Amino acid sequence: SIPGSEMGLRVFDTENLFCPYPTSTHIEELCASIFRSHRETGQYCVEELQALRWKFFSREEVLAYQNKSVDEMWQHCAVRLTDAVQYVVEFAKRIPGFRQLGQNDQIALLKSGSMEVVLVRMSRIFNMENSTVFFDGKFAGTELFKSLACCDFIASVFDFAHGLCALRLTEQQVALFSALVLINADRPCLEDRDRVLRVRKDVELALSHILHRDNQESLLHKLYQKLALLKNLCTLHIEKLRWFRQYFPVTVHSLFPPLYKELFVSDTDIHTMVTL
Ligand SMILES: CNS(=O)(=O)c1ccc(CNC(=O)c2cnc(OC)c3c2cnn3-c2ccc(F)cc2)cc1
Repeated sequence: SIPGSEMGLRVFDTENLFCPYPTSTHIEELCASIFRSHRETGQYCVEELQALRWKFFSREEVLAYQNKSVDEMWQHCAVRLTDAVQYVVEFAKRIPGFRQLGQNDQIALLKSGSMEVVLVRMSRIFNMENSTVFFDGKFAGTELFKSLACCDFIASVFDFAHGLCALRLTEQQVALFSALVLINADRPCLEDRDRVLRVRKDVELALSHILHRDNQESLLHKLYQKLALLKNLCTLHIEKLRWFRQYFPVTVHSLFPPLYKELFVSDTDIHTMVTL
């Protein structure tokens, strides 16, 4: 029986008190944990990126990229994109509640959300003064990607990065927005939608908590508007990949990273991610 109940006084053992709603300490712990996961899984910290802002590609280096064949440049970018996605997979695994989801749901969320989080993170490596993005160790403009033959997609990627960069999000806001992008109960092929929704609700509370603390609640609807842009960008990425794969099936099959194929090439079965 509960101690103290014999005197008619019911003293709750607070350690075991089940609380049906997340307490503020639970949300604050969630904010801190997601921020830590983001910091631990960024390829570069903000200071390093600041120090690299003066590093540009020379005319000759840009020409070297532009002289690559379409399939060579696609393969090069697929490798770079997979590098960035790997860090996002690691970030996801460290979000409280993500590892408790079913394996298939974790994979479904990463298949549909990892590219979106890479695009959110691109706002950290974007230089608004000259519209360049950090790629392959230096800052590059859209012209560097010309040989991909996807100028509209690249232009949209840069526009999105520019728009998100303009919101001047703090690292903690980027971290929570990234978690919000990933933990989406509306994604296709989810087996236990309710469980994803419970984690999502906590992440939404955490983001609102942070924006309220930063006195920037006005950012919330702007961030939700970005979610629709992200979805369109990822649809465009898959369309371009389908177009490319029609002309270079062997390159995709034999030279693209396995993780890239599992995530973005629909009929590939999942192996790499399970081990990740
Ligand atoms: C994740 N941590 S981080 O610190 O934010 C961080 C993140 C990334 C990088 C290094 N940059 C990239 O990986 C990168 C930059 N820009 C790109 O495109 C503009 C990239 C990148 C990787 N793939 N793509 C790409 C995607 C689609 C496409 F059609 C062509 C290229 C450094 C640091």
